[in-house]
Amino acid sequence: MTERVGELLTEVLERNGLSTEDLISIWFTATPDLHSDFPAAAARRLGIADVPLICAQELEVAGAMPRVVRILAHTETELPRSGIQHVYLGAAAALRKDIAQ
Ligand SMILES: C=C(O[C@@H]1C=C(C(=O)O)C=C[C@H]1O)C(=O)O
Repeated sequence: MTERVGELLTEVLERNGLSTEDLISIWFTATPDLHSDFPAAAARRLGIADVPLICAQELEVAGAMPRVVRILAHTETELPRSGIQHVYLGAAAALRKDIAQ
């Protein structure tokens, strides 16, 4: 969990020219089949300590992609909405081909 959450957070920050100082809060969801850790705990271990974090369980919808952690990050940025890079790693890239970079 720590490794994969770190990879996702790093890509989100790097692709959008952000640092951890720009983070306001982060919402994580994990699919119901993930039990090893809280994604927020993984983020804190990566040094994101003074940011409010919350974890929630993704809806259990038949046929949904398993083993996915999602991040919804609220950040400071001067980027227009059209300039924001949305990050979908691995198999999750198939979820939102319309906005995945
Ligand atoms: C199917 C997905 O997952 C679910 C559906 C979403 C949607 O329809 O926008 C967003 C997050 C998840 O609740 C997805 O991320 O594409």
